[in-house]
Amino acid sequence: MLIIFNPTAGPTRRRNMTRILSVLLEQGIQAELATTAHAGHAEEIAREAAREGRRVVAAAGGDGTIAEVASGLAGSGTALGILPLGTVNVLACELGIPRTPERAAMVLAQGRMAALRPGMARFADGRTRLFLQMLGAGFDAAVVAELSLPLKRQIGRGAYVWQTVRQLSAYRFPPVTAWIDGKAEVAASVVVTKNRFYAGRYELAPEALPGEEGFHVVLFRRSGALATALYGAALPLNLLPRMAGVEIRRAKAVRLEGPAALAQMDGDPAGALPVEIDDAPGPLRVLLPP
Ligand SMILES: Nc1ncnc2c1ncn2[C@@H]1O[C@H](COP(=O)(O)OP(=O)(O)OP(=O)(O)O)[C@@H](O)[C@H]1O
Repeated sequence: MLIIFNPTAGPTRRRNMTRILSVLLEQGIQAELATTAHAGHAEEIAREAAREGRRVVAAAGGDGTIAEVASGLAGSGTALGILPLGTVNVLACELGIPRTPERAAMVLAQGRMAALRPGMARFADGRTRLFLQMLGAGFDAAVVAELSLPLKRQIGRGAYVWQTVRQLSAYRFPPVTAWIDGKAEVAASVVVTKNRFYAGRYELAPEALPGEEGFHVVLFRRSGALATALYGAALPLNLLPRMAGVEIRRAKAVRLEGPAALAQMDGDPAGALPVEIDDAPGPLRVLLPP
């Protein structure tokens, strides 16, 4: 087993990594550790490990690092292990992976194999990237794009709340057009998701199931600061899917367009629209709790 570790969040994350390695040793697993040196490195290391035929490559970090490792493993038989050491860890919430380091390590030691179906995004400049959770276009992408990393390191998920409040007055709400299996819908923001949850254990698409093909497309029809603030307030109350102006569609393929809109994937900035979204060609094996 190889573990790809993003060490940038500081000493607590390193301590958690040490705890994970000692649990694995107790379980008789001698894992090799590879530390990332820059953004994109996790994907490169994972791709090489898959080429070497590793059985399991685990990602230790936040959702962004996990998405990079998944991209590197795409199309191979190597399974993804998930060690959630990030700020929010939405994928771990979604898949029921414990967030205490020791218990997450036990999933690597004793978990069962399952298959996820990642989404694949194709951008106009030719870039192709996988996502395990969602691609957001519009307001949430603007929040992620402007998020201060030092502030996130200092106050954790509060940094997202702070940046959301700032964007409420700064964001201009350019319309986003979503072509959902060929039919156009216009909204202020759109989230194309595999996930039931969003930003934590908060419901966004209540009927989404891990491993399913296709997407749930969440359309936020209302634009402007007031409507967006209400959507934000409804999220932690698990009321967002039932809010006026929120509509959810099923889709096999989606194209998002919008002259001034950005995209985020699995919580990290992903670039500008337009983007074409499909299922990745094959499933991704993943270790889940027994
Ligand atoms: N050594 C590194 N130096 C700089 N950036 C890195 C490094 N390793 C990974 N990254 C980048 O940092 C991004 C964010 O990292 P990651 O998702 O692990 O955690 P986070 O920002 O701490 O947590 P969260 O995503 O939960 O808020 C990743 O998408 C990755 O591209």
